[in-house]
Amino acid sequence: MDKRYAIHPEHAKTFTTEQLRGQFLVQDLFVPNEVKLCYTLEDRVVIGGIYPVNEPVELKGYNEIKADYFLQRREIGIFNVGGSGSVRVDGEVYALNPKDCLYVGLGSRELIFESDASEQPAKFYIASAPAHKTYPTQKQEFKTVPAEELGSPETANSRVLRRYIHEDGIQSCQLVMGMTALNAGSVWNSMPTHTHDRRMEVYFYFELDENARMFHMMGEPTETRHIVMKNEEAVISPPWSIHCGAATSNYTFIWAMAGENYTYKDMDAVAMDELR
Ligand SMILES: O=C[C@H](O)[C@@H](O)CC(=O)C(=O)O
Ligand SMILES: [Zn+2]
Repeated sequence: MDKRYAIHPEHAKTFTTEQLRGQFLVQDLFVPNEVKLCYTLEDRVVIGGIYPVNEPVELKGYNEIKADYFLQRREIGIFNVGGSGSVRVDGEVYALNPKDCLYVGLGSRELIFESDASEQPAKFYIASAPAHKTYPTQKQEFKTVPAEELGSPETANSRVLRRYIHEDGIQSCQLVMGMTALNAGSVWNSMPTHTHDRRMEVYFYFELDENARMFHMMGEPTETRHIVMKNEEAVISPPWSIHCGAATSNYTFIWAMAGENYTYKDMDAVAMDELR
């Protein structure tokens, strides 16, 4: 399990490109038949990739979180970003088609990930946060999740936002998760930008052409920096940081938040004039 510290904004200002990448960028999430995890001390969120190509893969407890099983003190949101597959939770099998999401609450012991076919393996992107009570395990299919149209082609940010785990959807202790898809020709996400000092956030970019690059923006509004990212990489946004980006073609991303509150719309908009 990779580990990242929480970073002070005064420290982040001084980082070189390599230091920024080392602290905030998460690469190589999908290794065949393995679990790859990154534990950030920003709100103690764990993100990761689970890629069962030709055998089932189990998510277990880890010494880093001193847990006998992964969900001993946590909850988890699981998105399938590959071919069809399933997750077995304490003997119950949940089929996950592409872009379906499964939430599993505190206390479930067994989490086994499997692909339906090794020629088109499932890819599971996960985000997990500490939890204080058990909310029921719940699946949200892509085809029935409400879709919200945002932006416009004129401003190159025409996109469709879908909330899966949130106040009016799948219930959780503190995890809020969803997916935003950029329409063809649009490249900007989350612009005008925002911060939310109450919650950290992680963006996981996928469906980005292998030769395309994402220029992800971060930093305090008056001290912006960028990180150049490839397909299927994630980036940690501390609560004080903006998080938005433009890529050289369209893409989809999964956003995950955890922290003080649970209100999706609690965002502090950043005026264009403030940005430096
Ligand atoms: O706090 C909310 C998150 O940053 C995202 O939901 C924003 C987003 O998906 C978008 O504007 O495209
Ligand atoms: Zn945000």
